[in-house]
Amino acid sequence: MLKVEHLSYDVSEEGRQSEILSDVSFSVEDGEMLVITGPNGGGKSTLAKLLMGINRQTAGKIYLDGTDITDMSVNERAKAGMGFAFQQPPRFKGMTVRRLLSLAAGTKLSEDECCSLLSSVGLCAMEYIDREADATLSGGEMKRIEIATVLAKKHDICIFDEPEAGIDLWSFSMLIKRFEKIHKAKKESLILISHQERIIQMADRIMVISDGKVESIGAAKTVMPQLFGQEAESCTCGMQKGGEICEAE
Ligand SMILES: Nc1ncnc2c1ncn2[C@@H]1O[C@H](COP(=O)(O)OP(=O)(O)OP(=O)(O)O)[C@@H](O)[C@H]1O
Repeated sequence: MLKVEHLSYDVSEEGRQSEILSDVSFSVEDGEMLVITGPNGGGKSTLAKLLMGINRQTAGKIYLDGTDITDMSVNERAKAGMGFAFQQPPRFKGMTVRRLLSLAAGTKLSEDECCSLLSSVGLCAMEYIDREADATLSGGEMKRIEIATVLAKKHDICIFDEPEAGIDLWSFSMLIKRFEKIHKAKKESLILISHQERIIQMADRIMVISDGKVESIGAAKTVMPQLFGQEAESCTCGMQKGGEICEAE
């Protein structure tokens, strides 16, 4: 179980202090899928980077299975069972996809194992396995390879920052199936940061982050209608949305 208590993150720009995240608290149960969504610039990726120890919080605590991991490095958190796929994956000049997958898995993977991982994210394994994971790969190709690196190892909790970004429809469907499979097995917790309705509707719970704060958190069936305005649009003329007066009533 991941527990986050009163997490805040400030940055200092030209002598001015600005608060990017403010007093964020939530937990993720074992085997749970939490989807984090909300407006652009709300603070979702910043939160993910704090969870993985890439950025350091100004205040607050993070616990993984009861252990305080707040001061642990990225490597220590990875060893403790956390996996992370960036919104914009880094490139690795001089490193083949095969080697990258083995490094991520923590053991030398066979060709079959590499192929199965690449296939699961919709990549033709033979075409990619010996390519370098560098700038010659397209954004969508690199994104899928990065997701495959997270899937290469069993984690207690995986965080995927906008896994849908730049991915074609066919690969996206495969990815959804893969997330559904992980979720069904209940052996790993998932935090998915996403704007995509198909991902949001898979969630057990949804957390909306806006303006650096938790705007709402709750069961998907409670938060989904708020997000997609189903209640407001229940009037046939649809004019109640946005607070306008409905003249049909
Ligand atoms: N180091 C930093 N210095 C200054 N501003 C920052 C810094 N890091 C993040 N921000 C700002 O904090 C806000 C939150 O950024 P973040 O990337 O977390 O948003 P997000 O919710 O992931 O957005 P999106 O949905 O567009 O991916 C943005 O306004 C961003 O410009």
